Amino acid sequence: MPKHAVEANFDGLVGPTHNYAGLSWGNVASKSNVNAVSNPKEAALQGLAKMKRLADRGYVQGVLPPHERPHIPTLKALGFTGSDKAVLAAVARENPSILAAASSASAMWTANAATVSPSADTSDHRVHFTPANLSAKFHRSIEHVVTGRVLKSIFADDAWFAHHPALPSVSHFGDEGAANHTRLCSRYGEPGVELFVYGQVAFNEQAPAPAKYPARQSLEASQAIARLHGLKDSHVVFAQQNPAAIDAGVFHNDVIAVGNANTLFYHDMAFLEEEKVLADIRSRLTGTELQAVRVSSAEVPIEDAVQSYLFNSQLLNTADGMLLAVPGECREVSSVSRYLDDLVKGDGPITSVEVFDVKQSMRNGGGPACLRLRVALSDDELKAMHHGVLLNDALYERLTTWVEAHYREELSTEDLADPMLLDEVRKALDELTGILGLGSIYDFQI
Ligand SMILES: N=C(N)NCCC[C@H](NC(=O)CCC(=O)O)C(=O)O
Repeated sequence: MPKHAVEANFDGLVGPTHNYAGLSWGNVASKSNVNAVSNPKEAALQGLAKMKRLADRGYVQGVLPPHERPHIPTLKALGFTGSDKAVLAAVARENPSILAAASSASAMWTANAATVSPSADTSDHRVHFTPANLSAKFHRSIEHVVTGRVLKSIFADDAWFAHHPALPSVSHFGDEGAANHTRLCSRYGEPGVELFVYGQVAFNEQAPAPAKYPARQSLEASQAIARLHGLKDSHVVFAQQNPAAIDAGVFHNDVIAVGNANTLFYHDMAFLEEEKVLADIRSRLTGTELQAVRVSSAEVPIEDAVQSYLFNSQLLNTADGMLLAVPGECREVSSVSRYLDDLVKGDGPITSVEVFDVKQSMRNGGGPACLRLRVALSDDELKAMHHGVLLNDALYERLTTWVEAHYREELSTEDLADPMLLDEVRKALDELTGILGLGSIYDFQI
């Protein structure tokens, strides 16, 4: 008997060091906003407002905490010595780029936190988690340790939940987590089809690959995760991302496609072999028909898709069709805005569109879908997880008050060397683990 299940969304709470350091070659927004002054307080409040709106509509909404940044243990591992203050002064003097990398609030994009396979798909009928090694970018490669701790602390009961360490941190097994993974199914509690999208075949130098920008996810990484999670071949599809899309700035598949339940919303340039991908999904999907909502390059050129982040939207079930939760930028790009108006007039599965303002995150290439990690949970699993991270009115109030108290309204890359910032961050995060009831998860607490 399939179990009743819901999709819970865990959004990353934006950290106090949110800034624009231009760290992500291949991510157009990150590069074009390099050295802009950020507003961490506004960023965190925008994220919380998105979570609150969705929680108010009845979706199960969770929060994942920011990581400790600047991360002094990373700097010490690179040979900077002495007190925390001395370490900051030395790295700021010798190599400010390393300081920026060790200070990024990039853990906010929790679509990259992990790959999650719901219990309906796995061989041992537990929910499986593998934190992403994010090995393509140094600033992100340091996330998986704390991400793993956080996930273990929230999903602690091993009768229901299984945790794997991140894959070997090298480009052959480059893994970007759920940003390159979509699950299609009839209902969340039924076995589904897990679609893994990769950018390169690491062990085959002759295979198609992007020419300009890096492919962050390898086929070998996706296959390893499918094995670790105990997914049957009959429930897995591996698809190569179109290298031309990566070269146009689509650094993750969730910048060009999003799936939910039986619906795949995607751009015609998303996949290298579009017809095969659809046929592979159709032949594995049970209990429903795939609804493929294809956006053509004639309707929305790929540059407009990248600029607006149309596909980095959340696709959510409603009582009456599906809701597409889009970033505000979609209304600023005329082809996309027109497309959205026509979309809801049609008779397809997407029946409503709502705009969310996450501009602070968007300037670093993170839209609504980047900010959330989806975890499909049966009623028993939902009961078994730690509830302190689930957003309700009281937690929303506490977190907004906490942000108001601890976050700066302006942060430039020069400010990252300020030792006061490190003290502010630690004080704030120490309080946060108390608010969320997570125990000691940060290195400075252990
Ligand atoms: N598509 C998804 N799921 N996530 C978006 C991640 C954006 C992130 N940007 C950054 O890391 C920029 C940081 C900076 O430049 O300061 C990245 O490129 O990995």
